Amino acid sequence: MSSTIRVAVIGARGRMGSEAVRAVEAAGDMELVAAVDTGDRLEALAEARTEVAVDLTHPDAVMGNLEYCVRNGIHGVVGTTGWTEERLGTLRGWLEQAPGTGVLVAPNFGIGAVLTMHFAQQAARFFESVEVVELHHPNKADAPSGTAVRTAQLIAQARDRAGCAPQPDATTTALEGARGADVEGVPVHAVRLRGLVAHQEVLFGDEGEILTIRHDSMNRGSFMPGVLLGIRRIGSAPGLTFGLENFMDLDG
Ligand SMILES: NC(=O)C1=CN([C@@H]2O[C@H](COP(=O)(O)OP(=O)(O)OC[C@H]3O[C@@H](n4cnc5c(N)ncnc54)[C@H](O)[C@@H]3O)[C@@H](O)[C@H]2O)C=CC1
Ligand SMILES: O=C(O)C1=N[C@H](C(=O)O)C[C@H](O)C1
Repeated sequence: MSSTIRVAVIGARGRMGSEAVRAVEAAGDMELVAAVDTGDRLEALAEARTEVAVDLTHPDAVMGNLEYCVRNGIHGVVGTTGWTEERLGTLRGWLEQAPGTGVLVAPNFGIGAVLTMHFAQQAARFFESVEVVELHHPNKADAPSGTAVRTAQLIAQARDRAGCAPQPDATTTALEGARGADVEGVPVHAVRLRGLVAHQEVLFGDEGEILTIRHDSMNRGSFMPGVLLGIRRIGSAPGLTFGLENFMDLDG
């Protein structure tokens, strides 16, 4: 890499993309060399000799953008949601053909959100019941949030490792959806409300006690330290990195 990192933002006119443009422009060790959105040519990235592309677009768009980046040896820092095992497998396949190129897929760039997932994993085996509630602005592209799905998966894996029994739930649901979505046995509920940005509660319960882990992103500036960390680190992390925690020393 050169002394300043040459960065492009894809989805540059969106809520997150416009914030990322400002953050990159303000970072002394980065240079914004391309800012593209719907209707712009992706070729602008290679023409501008982009080293790292930040994708903050839409689940329908992200795979095409990443295929272009990886095939052109451009590292990716991805906040866009919509990740499935199948998509991750496809991305790994592209990366195998591009040795030295790295992509970070971060379900959440918020440091507090990453810590929420970490703490939730630690708590998971100590409580009989657990539910995840995510709360977002009503313009959000998808539900449940990528963060909530990841949180529930990590909790389920931790409980599985500890040999926990499935959580009891004797409820009969009169209306479909009343108990939320089932992510590997963990109920996940999505609230969409004007005035909200991005919030999540993980509720653990057992006889006589409740533990609630709550994180609030009050504005999109909250995600930018994580975006910049990803840009700084991805050039020395070839292959697929899933989760910003891989670039943080959580036990330090
Ligand atoms: N990982 C994280 O920490 C965060 C992730 N997100 C995710 O980032 C994504 C974007 O969120 P917002 O900024 O709120 O959405 P938004 O709708 O405000 O912005 C998306 C932008 O991408 C553009 N776009 C769509 N398709 C494109 C394409 N093919 N090429 C170039 N640009 C394209 C749109 O025109 C729009 O300007 C969502 O998937 C959201 O869930 C949002 C906040 C934090
Ligand atoms: O669309 C959003 O706003 C957010 N999307 C991400 C997600 O789905 O987890 C991250 C954060 O929750 C904000």
